[in-house]
Amino acid sequence: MTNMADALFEEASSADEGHARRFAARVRPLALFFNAFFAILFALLHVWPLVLAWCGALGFHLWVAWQVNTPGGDIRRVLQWSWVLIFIQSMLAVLMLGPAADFQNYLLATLPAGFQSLQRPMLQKLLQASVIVGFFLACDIWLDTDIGLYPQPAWVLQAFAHVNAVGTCAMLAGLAHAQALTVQEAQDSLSRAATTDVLTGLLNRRAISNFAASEAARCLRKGEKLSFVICDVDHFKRVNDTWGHAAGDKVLKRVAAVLKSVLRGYDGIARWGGEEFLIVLPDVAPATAAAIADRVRQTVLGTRIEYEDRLIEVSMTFGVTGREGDEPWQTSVARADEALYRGKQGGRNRVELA
Ligand SMILES: Nc1nc2c(ncn2[C@@H]2O[C@H](COP(=O)(O)OP(=O)(O)OP(=O)(O)O)[C@@H](O)[C@H]2O)c(=O)[nH]1
Repeated sequence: MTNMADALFEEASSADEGHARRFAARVRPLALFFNAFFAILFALLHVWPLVLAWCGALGFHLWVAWQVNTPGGDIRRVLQWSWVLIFIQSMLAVLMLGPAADFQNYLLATLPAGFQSLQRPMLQKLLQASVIVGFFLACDIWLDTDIGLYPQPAWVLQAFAHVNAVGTCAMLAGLAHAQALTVQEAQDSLSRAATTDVLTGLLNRRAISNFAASEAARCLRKGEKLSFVICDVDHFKRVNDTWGHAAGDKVLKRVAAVLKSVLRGYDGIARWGGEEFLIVLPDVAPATAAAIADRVRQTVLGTRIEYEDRLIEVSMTFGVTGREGDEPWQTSVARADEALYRGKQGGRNRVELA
């Protein structure tokens, strides 16, 4: 039980890590562009501490871009440092140019990111928000009096204020968009995980049940045939016992690959359980389904599966049936299962049509 919980946690955190990586990769162009843009502007104005800080930030973002493509490393921690950097940069710019240039706006733009993590304690979030809002309000109060260590003409400060208004909006919009894409990806991968068999990549039992139910309704409406094939690897226990469980897993993956290659894209193919597969063939008559099953049988029989320095050969037995009238699809599957059983009894490596 503990192992399972550990495995689930590991899977969840590696998924989080993947999302964090994609998120970091998405916002990187924006970060590189803004930092390079401001570094040039500050150099033109001879505000050298800011040139240094922005060049340092550029280096940091280039390093992050490299980290994103490097396996390992805690990208989530790197992302946290990105926010700290924006925080420091904003404060430094206010100190050098004064609050009239509106660099404090970027502090407010970090607020959504600060509150995003569900792991961070609320107290920490509120503390961070208080510092940001406090600093922002202080800037607003001293707007007219504080001119910064590198005083600039009014038109330069005005221009900065305009650029920063656009920059803050772009930053918020870019982050919201990157976040929306990341959430969408998370949803997609969750729904894939809920419908896919982890080992073979085929549909799982729940997904094929939904597919069978909707195809049963559709075929009935359209007056089309619907066939079911249940197939099972022969003497699979022997494969496990002789070569080990990992070899058995490899055999299942190769069988799944054969099923995918022989069948059509709109057929439903699932791992029904253990070494058993269920195939749902819309718009296919039982006799044709039996011929298709036999093609799969021959392909599996002709497949040599390499495992370490050995070649494993397996055969499969198939039970085939067509849906009769408007019977529930489960009844058809049960009939295909009985046909499979007869095929096993009859000597295996065959197709039995019910
Ligand atoms: N490697 C591996 N083995 C599995 C998996 N799921 C089920 N099995 C094994 O599949 C074997 C099924 O054995 P049996 O039901 O006796 O069937 P069989 O040996 O294939 O014999 P017949 O079906 O009668 O030809 C068992 O040993 C299970 O442990 C899996 O995901 N991976």
